[in-house]
Amino acid sequence: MYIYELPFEINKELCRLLDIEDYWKELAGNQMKYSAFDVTDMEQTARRLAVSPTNQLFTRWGQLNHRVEELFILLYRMKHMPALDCLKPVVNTDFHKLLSKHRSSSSVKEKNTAIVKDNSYKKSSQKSDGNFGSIPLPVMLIEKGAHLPASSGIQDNNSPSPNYETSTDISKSSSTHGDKGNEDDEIMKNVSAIPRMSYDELREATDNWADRNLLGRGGFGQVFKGEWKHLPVAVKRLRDNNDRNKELIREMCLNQYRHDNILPLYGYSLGGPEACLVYQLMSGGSLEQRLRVKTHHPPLTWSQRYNISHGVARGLQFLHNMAGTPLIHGDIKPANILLDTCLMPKIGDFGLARKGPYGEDRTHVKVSRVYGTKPYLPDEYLRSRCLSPAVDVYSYGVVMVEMATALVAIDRARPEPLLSAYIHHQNRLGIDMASLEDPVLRGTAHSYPALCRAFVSIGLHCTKFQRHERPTMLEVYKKLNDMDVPGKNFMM
Ligand SMILES: Nc1ncnc2c1ncn2[C@@H]1O[C@H](COP(=O)(O)OP(=O)(O)OP(=O)(O)O)[C@@H](O)[C@H]1O
Repeated sequence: MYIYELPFEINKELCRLLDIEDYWKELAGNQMKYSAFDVTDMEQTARRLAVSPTNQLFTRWGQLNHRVEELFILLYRMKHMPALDCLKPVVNTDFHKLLSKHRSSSSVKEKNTAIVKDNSYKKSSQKSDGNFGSIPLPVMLIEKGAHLPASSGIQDNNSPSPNYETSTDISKSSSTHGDKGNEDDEIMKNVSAIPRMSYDELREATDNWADRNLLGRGGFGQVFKGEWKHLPVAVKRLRDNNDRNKELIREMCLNQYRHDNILPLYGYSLGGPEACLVYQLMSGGSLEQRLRVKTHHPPLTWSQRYNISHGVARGLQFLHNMAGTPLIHGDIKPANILLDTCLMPKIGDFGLARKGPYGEDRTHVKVSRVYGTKPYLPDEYLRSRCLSPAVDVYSYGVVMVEMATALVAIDRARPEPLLSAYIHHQNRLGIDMASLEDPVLRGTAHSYPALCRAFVSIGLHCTKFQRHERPTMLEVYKKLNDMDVPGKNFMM
């Protein structure tokens, strides 16, 4: 469950508990790592709107798609028993172990320090009816040295040193911490079903990160070909092992959905010198490579282009229309469309995926930061931080034009550097879009002017300036389905 899905009564009670004595500030600053500036900003906004500052915090943090289990872990670190009790009904039962463990350890402290027990705290706070001054402190910050699941993606401030995770280290850590390591791993298993792999295994799988196995480089690190337990894999080795990467991996594990057109994440590795993500190996490379790089492969035919556009639309409409809230990929571009040996496309790189608007009356969410690749992003997202499935639709539109023309998404030598602006400009001039067909096909026996026009027409529709004028991915998918293209059933 996401933070923004918290039932009203639980949210209200949590706000009440954490507003007391400004515990929300400790949660925001020490645990969630918001800056003092952000905390003051939230406090002032809450005051201006006459709402709970905790609620402000949850709204902001919730926009980053955090889950109740994460909040539970942070409150566990704060030892805020009443808040943990309040959240208990909505977290997986495996997390309850943390609560009972903490309750037993804190009860010893409670005797020594004469701090009231959580139940009496609860009762007295209920009685106080808004008069927080008389409420005894909850049991907090009394037990140092509690460790979090190393793989929870949340930094454990109490950890004495980096926890290197290799096959041998795992056994070491379980002997040092007894059952705790296993228990923590169990907890992570319930957050995500994606298996954790050891760094040493992955080093071996890629033959010690051999250059000949290098598949490509991206903003986050390098991707290597490898064989893991006789399975061909692509290992993305992230540049370092910082908290941002841990967070990224956690997000990716949680955002992993199974679909023919979504690149499967086989596993992850945390705790080694670099964090790694392990994917299915896509031996057809990326659409980017197939459109631009001179490889031994022949140019993509129109029916292959059609099948790729169809598969990507299918994957995206799935993400946008899953039960509950849509998942917005946020970085659709040819480099993130991977092709298997039959050129079946799979959407990869969910590092920037975020949950979209929820509830019938919501059309978008306002995000605090914009991520992604600029030439593929619409104005409302870049300028107003307005995130909706229409962001992916726009990016998809740019990709459609790229597939038809092989023009790049941004080219400063063009009168309109952005491809989306350029193609709309050409359209206004009344240019026949078939004249922009990919030069490797244009004028050859493989040329298909009508399909080129159809691709650009979808591209124009998807990249409309006003997001409500763009089609949904489902509409695009249906439109593609209805097209009569030779060879279209090849991969459907
Ligand atoms: N599963 C895979 N199978 C085969 N090749 C892959 C796979 N994943 C990535 N690659 C190759 O590695 C390259 C780099 O991928 P990566 O996801 O790191 O970066 P990117 O998407 O190009 O850029 P960025 O992540 O900065 O947006 C890709 O362009 C592709 O050629």
